Amino acid sequence: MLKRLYQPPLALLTDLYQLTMAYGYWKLGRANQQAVFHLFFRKPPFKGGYAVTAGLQQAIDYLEAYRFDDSDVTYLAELTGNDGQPLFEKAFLDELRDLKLTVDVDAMPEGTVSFGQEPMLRVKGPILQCQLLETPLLNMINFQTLIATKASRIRAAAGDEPVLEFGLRRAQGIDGAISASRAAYIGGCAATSNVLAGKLFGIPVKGTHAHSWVMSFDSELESFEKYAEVMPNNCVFLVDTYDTLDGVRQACQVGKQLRRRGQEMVGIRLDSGDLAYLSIEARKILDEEGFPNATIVASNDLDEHIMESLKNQGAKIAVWGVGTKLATAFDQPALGGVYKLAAMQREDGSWQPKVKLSEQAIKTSIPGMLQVRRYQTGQGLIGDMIYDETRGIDPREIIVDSKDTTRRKRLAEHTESFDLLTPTMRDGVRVSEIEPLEAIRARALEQLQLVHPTIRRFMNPHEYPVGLDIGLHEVRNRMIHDIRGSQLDD
Ligand SMILES: Nc1ncnc2c1ncn2[C@@H]1O[C@H](COP(=O)(O)OP(=O)(O)OP(=O)(O)O)[C@@H](O)[C@H]1O
Ligand SMILES: O=P(O)(O)OC[C@H]1O[C@H](OP(=O)(O)OP(=O)(O)O)[C@H](O)[C@@H]1O
Ligand SMILES: O=C(O)c1cccnc1
Repeated sequence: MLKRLYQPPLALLTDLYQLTMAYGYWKLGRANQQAVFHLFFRKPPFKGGYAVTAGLQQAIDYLEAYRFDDSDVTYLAELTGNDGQPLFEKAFLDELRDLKLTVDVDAMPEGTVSFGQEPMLRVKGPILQCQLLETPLLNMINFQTLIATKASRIRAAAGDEPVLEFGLRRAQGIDGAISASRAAYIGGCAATSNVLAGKLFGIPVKGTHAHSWVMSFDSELESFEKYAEVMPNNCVFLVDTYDTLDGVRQACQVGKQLRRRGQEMVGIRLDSGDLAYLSIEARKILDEEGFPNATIVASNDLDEHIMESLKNQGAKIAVWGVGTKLATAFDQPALGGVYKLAAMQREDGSWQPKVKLSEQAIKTSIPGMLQVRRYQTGQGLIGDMIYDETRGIDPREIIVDSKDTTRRKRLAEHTESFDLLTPTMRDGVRVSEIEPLEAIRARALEQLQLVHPTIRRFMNPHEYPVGLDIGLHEVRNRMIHDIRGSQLDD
């Protein structure tokens, strides 16, 4: 069922300019020239120090089903240019209709903790195909990575207490909500209120009740009693419809009735007011009334910063319901992931690295067929090296910061190291296992533990060492000098 969401013919889910370039490559007889593109972000989101990768599963589902059907081709045949003539020749459109992807994809498994500049995904194949895939791959991976990262921050603020994702009603449309629920679970949420996401992905679903339930009865007490009658095994009473602390007392009254019938009230939910004060006072009432195990759930425009502050204020919140600010990544609604050409194959089969210059150092691209080697000890991550697989790692095993080349780090003494980009598709066919969501979530949690707390902190985090293999750095420098030098010669 999940697959069906991403597997109708969705090849037109791309920007028109990908098709104009694809047409150009075809027209010039270059469509099948082999190319390498990398998908990466430059800076982690939320002014943070890391990201949690997500979205690969849907991206591969999409690629597996990639095709232009008759209606797509008919639509493209109707597009015209300035002169009213068709944009695309029929022979090109016929090729699109017959197109079967033959790309190789290497990617970081979902749930991998990733950092700026390093490829999360690499696509190798005919340039026409690689180009067409830029937009949909960015669409799927940017968003889920953003939400998984946000969720990991919110989970970090909650500490050991569970976070329930409540974002469906405020998320960006249907897929925005479904993808957000999935990514939020990868990032560490314990459950979602989104029942479809529960069914599609096997995410635990949880829910309380709304103010409308309370308001639909003549009194709050009656509403709790009736809820206890119909839902005796899931009683979290929303106590703030009229007077919060009165509401807590009424919940206790109904909790006692429930107990006499052999059931236990799960807890209460606070959804307004000063959540620190009210949770402390509510805790006192619950304890005094004989409900020390009753849980206090809190919701109301929470995010990691408010949660951190509430904890510092000694709030007695045991479960956090977080919706809008999680599912919409409220403070940074887009991850600026990009997809850049980095190498082209020559006629003799060798690879020619390609670089794009920029006035902004961070935007000068990294050429080559890139791989990421992670160095770590049992205690934690030490640094990531971006290297060119066709050249291998320079024996000096030094990384050079691409933004400030005077910053270098020797990684050789750290013996545990492994490549992060793993074979995912070969010749257009999935070669990696479809991972259970639980395994992906566990990877994220485990890897986050290996990231130094100074890199995970919300405020001005330490920068994790990511650099270019010194050999790659030297090649890149020469390429930049050659281009800049030839500009001077002109
Ligand atoms: N003790 C606290 N410290 C910091 N932030 C808090 C505290 N208590 C609540 N908040 C947060 O402050 C904001 C309160 O917003 P607001 O004043 O609109 O809530 P409210 O009084 O409950 O009103 P509404 O009924 O419109 O939600 C929410 O984001 C909430 O999570
Ligand atoms: O605050 P969020 O993090 O988005 O969590 C979800 C919110 O959705 C519900 O509110 P509702 O839709 O009834 O709106 P309201 O609380 O603003 O009245 C619930 O009571 C939460 O407050
Ligand atoms: O179950 C809840 O309490 C819930 C679900 C969605 C949004 N707000 C609250």
